[in-house]
Amino acid sequence: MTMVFLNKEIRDGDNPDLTEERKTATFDTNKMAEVIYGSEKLARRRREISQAVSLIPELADSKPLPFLSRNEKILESTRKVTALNEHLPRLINMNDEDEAWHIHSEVIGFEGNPLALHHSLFIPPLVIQGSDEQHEKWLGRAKRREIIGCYAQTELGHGSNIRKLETTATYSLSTQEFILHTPTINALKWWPGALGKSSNHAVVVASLIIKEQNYGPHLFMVQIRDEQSHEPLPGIAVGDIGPKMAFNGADNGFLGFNNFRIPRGNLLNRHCNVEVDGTYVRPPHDKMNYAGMIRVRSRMAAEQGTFMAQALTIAVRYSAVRRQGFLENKSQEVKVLDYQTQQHRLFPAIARSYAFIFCGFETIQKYETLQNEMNSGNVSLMADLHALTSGIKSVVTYQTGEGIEQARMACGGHGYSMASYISEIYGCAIGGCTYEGENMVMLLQLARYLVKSVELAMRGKPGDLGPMVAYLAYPDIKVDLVTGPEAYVKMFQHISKRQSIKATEKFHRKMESGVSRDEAWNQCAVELTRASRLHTRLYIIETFIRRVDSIEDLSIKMVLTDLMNLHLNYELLDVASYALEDGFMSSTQMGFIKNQLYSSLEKIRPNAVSLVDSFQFSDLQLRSNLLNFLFQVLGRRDGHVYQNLFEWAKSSPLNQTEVLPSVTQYLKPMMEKAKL
Ligand SMILES: CCCCCCCCCCCCCCCCCCCC(=O)SCCNC(=O)CCNC(=O)[C@H](O)C(C)(C)COP(=O)(O)OP(=O)(O)OC[C@H]1O[C@@H](n2cnc3c(N)ncnc32)[C@H](O)[C@@H]1OP(=O)(O)O
Ligand SMILES: Cc1cc2nc3c(=O)[nH]c(=O)nc-3n(C[C@H](O)[C@H](O)[C@H](O)COP(=O)(O)OP(=O)(O)OC[C@H]3O[C@@H](n4cnc5c(N)ncnc54)[C@H](O)[C@@H]3O)c2cc1C
Repeated sequence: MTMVFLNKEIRDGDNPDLTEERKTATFDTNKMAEVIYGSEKLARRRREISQAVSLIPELADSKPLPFLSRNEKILESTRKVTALNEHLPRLINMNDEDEAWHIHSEVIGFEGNPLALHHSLFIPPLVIQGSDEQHEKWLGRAKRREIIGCYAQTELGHGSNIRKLETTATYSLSTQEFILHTPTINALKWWPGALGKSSNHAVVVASLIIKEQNYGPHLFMVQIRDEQSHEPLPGIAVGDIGPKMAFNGADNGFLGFNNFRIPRGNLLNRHCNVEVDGTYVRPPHDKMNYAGMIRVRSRMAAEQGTFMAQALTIAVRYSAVRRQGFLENKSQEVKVLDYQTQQHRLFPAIARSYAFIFCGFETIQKYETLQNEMNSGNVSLMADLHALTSGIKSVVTYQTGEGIEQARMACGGHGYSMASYISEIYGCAIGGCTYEGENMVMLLQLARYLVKSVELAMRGKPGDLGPMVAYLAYPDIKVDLVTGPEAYVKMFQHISKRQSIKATEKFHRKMESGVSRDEAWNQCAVELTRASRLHTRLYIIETFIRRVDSIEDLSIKMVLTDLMNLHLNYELLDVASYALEDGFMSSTQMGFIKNQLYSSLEKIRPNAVSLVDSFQFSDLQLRSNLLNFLFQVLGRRDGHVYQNLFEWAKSSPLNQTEVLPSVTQYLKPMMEKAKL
């Protein structure tokens, strides 16, 4: 039975420790979900979709994935995604990307599947870079899933430096075709998700060559497998790159071309073109072909925020039912969530999840504005958004990795078991530090922008600074943190500005001493990446404050203010040395920040479980359901972890027989031999 108690859903038969937590919350988790996901409708739709999915047994895992071989994992993820395909039109609005993302992550989880990149990396570049005629030819087929595609950019020898990609697309004047070629082993495409065994099409990034001139990376639509037999087409070598740290339900692949010909019309040519006579028509921005990457990066804050939120939901719920050790009362052990160290481990990460999701939605909107502007020929926003998303992508993926790892440790031994599901989430999330631009490389992209901005400010042209970096020209006026969030922002601005200026000055000094520009840059790179991180963390703080300011519901605003204060104090404490160094922050202020942090932990404690419940991840999504007693179990909403852990262990294939061949073949003979 389910009853609503103080606006909170309490279920009969739940672990009483979790029920107690839900009763102490000061807010309604449905209302919080509306704030997290942006509207009542979006939050409600997520619940409706989860509810509908839970009633379709074929969409649940038929076996626990950690017990499966790689082939079995791919078979299982493919079974689920194709079963889902049948149900999709009934379950979601097919034109709504958020609903599609939600239902796929619910059903498929983190292990990956052959269609995961079809929607996020194959269709978007086709939409962004393809002409209307090309949309007509391929987009409908792709959307209907008549063809399956991937995005093939990275090569064995080059990923970060895409100007040096070696795959060539040479224009043949005589046949009006492009000839795709892989000149060396290093030039093999390597890594693209779903390329290895599943896709029959790929958006391939290759260096465009016309009359021996290299025009740099361009995007081409390439059919790689026969649509009937699924065999690779002649001139194509394609396969799987083997097991990875995670995503083992997906077939990341390699791809090589042997003078493989495609029609001239397969160059995605909305913004650039090669005419019949070989004349190259330039795009309106040099980096137009990189626009798809800005799109993916702009989605990463919200994505990573929800990855971390899933790990935290598991860890916080478990911490509320795990009892170990004593505080004052020696007759009952305490919930580990009552330890200050446990709270310090988990609550700042909860705050970051909220911060990343809020920042993420703002960034996605910024990208949508950019996309609309680009469609009408205005590319002036590209540089700003490239810089911003480069920083956000790098900071959130790193901090998400930290947060998930804390969640794992917070679950003690059971966190290390795959029954927790945390290792799978971790493996997937930290891939984000590498994919879509290695973090250091992307931080250095933002640093270019910061250095230029500092140079403008130094040249007395603060009016030329965009709103994102206007603070680089602000005067240094000391602040009193007691006055609230704005003072924290000013303190952070001072820290970020000082680091950007320090790094720029060092860079200038190096060049003045005769070191070349590139070498000087490299000798300052650590300082430059520090500036980028600080700038990005400041931006995330500002978006958090903006979001909380915009909330009208008082009970929600109060708890989010507690969370925001925790975030402000935690972030500032982490970078305080920068402000202590030049005396901008006093040691008294430092003491104030610590005390505020500890008091925030206490304030959040009664709301901790409801703060993670508010993300409204279903047990299926956390792989914690036991529809057929086979799934990971630690983050269950009902909190019954122990008996389900036991069921999980019993379902291990190793336990299907009492005596394993490893014993009969090796251990027994060894022991027998020792007796002689
Ligand atoms: C519906 C179904 C849903 C299913 C859900 C299932 C849920 C499960 C959850 C699992 C989800 C996980 C998903 C995993 C997805 C994995 C996807 C991975 C995809 C990839 O990794 S694709 C490959 C990405 N590769 C990269 O990112 C490469 C990085 N390198 C670069 O981008 C460039 O090389 C770099 C670093 C930008 C340099 O480029 P270069 O051309 O050399 O430019 P310069 O450095 O010289 O700079 C010159 C100048 O250009 C400016 N610039 C650079 N880039 C841009 C840009 N994009 N826009 C605007 N301007 C740009 C730069 O700032 C410089 O400007 P200056 O003014 O300073 O000169
Ligand atoms: C899970 C996963 C999925 C992926 N999916 C796809 C996909 O679908 N399609 C696709 O095309 N690719 C994909 N990739 C590839 C991915 O985009 C690249 O691996 C990534 O861009 C990093 O490039 P790299 O491997 O060349 O790293 P490298 O550049 O070789 O990085 C190695 C080290 O060198 C450092 N480094 C490199 N250049 C610089 C520099 N200029 N300054 C300072 N340090 C530097 C890096 O910081 C890093 O520490 C995927 C990768 C992963 C892990």
